[in-house]
Amino acid sequence: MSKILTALTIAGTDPTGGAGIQADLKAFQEREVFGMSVLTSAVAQNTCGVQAVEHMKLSFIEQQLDSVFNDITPNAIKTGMIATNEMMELISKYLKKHTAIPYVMDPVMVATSGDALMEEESRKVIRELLVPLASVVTPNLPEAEILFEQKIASVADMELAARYIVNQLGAKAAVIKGGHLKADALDVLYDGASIHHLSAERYKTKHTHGTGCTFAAVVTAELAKGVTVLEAVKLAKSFITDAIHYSLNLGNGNGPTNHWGYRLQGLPNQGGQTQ
Ligand SMILES: Nc1ncnc2c1ncn2[C@@H]1O[C@H](COP(=O)(O)OP(=O)(O)O)[C@@H](O)[C@H]1O
Ligand SMILES: Cc1ncc(COP(=O)(O)OP(=O)(O)O)c(N)n1
Repeated sequence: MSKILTALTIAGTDPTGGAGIQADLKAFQEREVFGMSVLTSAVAQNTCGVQAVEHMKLSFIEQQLDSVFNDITPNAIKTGMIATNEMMELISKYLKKHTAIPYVMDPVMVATSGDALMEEESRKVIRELLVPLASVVTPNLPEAEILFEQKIASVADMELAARYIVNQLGAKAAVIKGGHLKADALDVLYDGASIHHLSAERYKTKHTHGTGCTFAAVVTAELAKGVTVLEAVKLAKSFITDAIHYSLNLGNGNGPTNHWGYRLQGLPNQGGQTQ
């Protein structure tokens, strides 16, 4: 009998299901890895933006971590929304006890809607506490500029930022996501040995809510299977490209990506998706 693989996401919620823990669990499931979740913040949000945020008590986050690790050791871990310095300190202590487990750090700072998901003062702390523990860090362009502390205006700058996150900040790998570029959707990976460009057609759609979470969750699921970071990122790129191609025209704002999009590949859109 084959081994049951598991992945843990430590993140905030999206009650409309497009981003955060809900997106992560859907992505894990699609990649046939059993998903587990520890809640950091409950976020009242939808396709239009964030309405309110309630942080979990630190002691309760710790209890949830204990509940998971005392029973099922995950094959890979992902972090998403970690809003405060105190949460970062707690989670970093926990991760340090489990350094053999691949760890994907999605440095969620601001939602596409413009709403802040991390306290501004914590941007420095995440660099110091969580980035050095990561098997791979997955910033979008604005997040990469904050980690790199410089503007990123070209593909060459994306390469420099990826190298900086590895060589100066201590992550094992970094992929700078180019969803916010104007041209093709080009992501730049530095895996500690080489730079890799992963490019895909840019789909003209506003329904990209949850792309970053889904991409990083697929990387996590693949790392749980024991593949290399390069293989995991390539798979995630293909998965997210289909998820955006078949994105869902749901809600009144930016609809979610389609977690079963890769299963529709080669089929016509199923009604009202990509705009
Ligand atoms: N319109 C698009 N068409 C194709 N791929 C896209 C599009 N927007 C984002 N992507 C891809 O989706 C992934 C997430 O990127 P990005 O949008 O930058 O992250 P975030 O959601 O964290 O801001 C990346 O692989 C990026 O290249
Ligand atoms: C709880 C929570 N975590 C992360 C995000 C950000 O999601 P992301 O996939 O980066 O993309 P957008 O939703 O911002 O387009 C979130 N919104 N909520």
